[in-house]
Amino acid sequence: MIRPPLVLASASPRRMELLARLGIIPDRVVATDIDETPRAAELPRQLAARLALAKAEAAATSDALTLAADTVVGLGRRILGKPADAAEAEAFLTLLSGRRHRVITGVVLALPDGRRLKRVVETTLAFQRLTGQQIAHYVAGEEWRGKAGGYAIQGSAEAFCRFLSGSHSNVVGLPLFETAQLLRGSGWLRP
Ligand SMILES: Cc1cn([C@H]2C[C@H](O)[C@@H](COP(=O)(O)OP(=O)(O)OP(=O)(O)O)O2)c(=O)[nH]c1=O
Repeated sequence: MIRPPLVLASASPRRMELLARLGIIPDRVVATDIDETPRAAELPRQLAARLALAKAEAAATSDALTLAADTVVGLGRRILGKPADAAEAEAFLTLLSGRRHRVITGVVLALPDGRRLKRVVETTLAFQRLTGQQIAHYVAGEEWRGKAGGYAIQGSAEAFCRFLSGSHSNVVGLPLFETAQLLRGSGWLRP
C-alpha cells in the first residue's frame, strides 16, 4: 500500500519532536495563521477542538493526511492561552499558583477523502503555591514564550507541579497515545 504524505499543520517544534518519538517525520510542515481568539462564553475544550479543526482545514489537501493540534490551559471555565507579554505570563502563573488546572489539546487528522478524525485530550495538573519571587524568576527565564498558560512542563516548571494525571505529552502539545490511535485508525500507521 502506498501511504499518502503526512502534513503537520503546526509551527511548534515540540509537536515535531513528539511525532519523532513515534518514528514519524512529516513529509511537510505547514504553519497556519488562524485567529485564536476565544468566542464569547466559549469553554476551554470547545476552543481547543475548534482551533485544531481550523488549523487542519487551513492546511488540508486531497492528496495528504493533515495533522493539527491546539493546546490551551483551562482554569475552571477560564481559558489561558499563550501570554502576550511578560506581565500576562506573570498574571497567568499567579492564577495557577496553588490550584488545579487542566491542559486540553484538540487533535484533528484530516484525511484525503474529506473525513476528519478528532480527539480532545485533558490532563489535570496541580501547581504548588508559588511565591512572587518564584514567579518573577520563572518569567525572567523566558520559557513561557509561546506556551499556553505561560509555562512549559518540559522545562523547569515541572518543579512547580506536584500532581499530574493523564498524558504528559498532551501538556507539551500532542498526546502521543491518542495521536497514534488516530493515525492507526486511518490506516496510515502500522502496526
Ligand atoms: C502548557 C504547555 C504548553 N506548551 C505549548 C504547546 C503548544 O505549542 C503551545 C500552545 O500553542 P498552540 O496554539 O497550541 O500551538 P503553537 O502556537 O505552538 O503552534 P501551531 O499553532 O503552529 O500549531 O504551548 C508547552 O510546550 N508546554 C506546556 O507545558
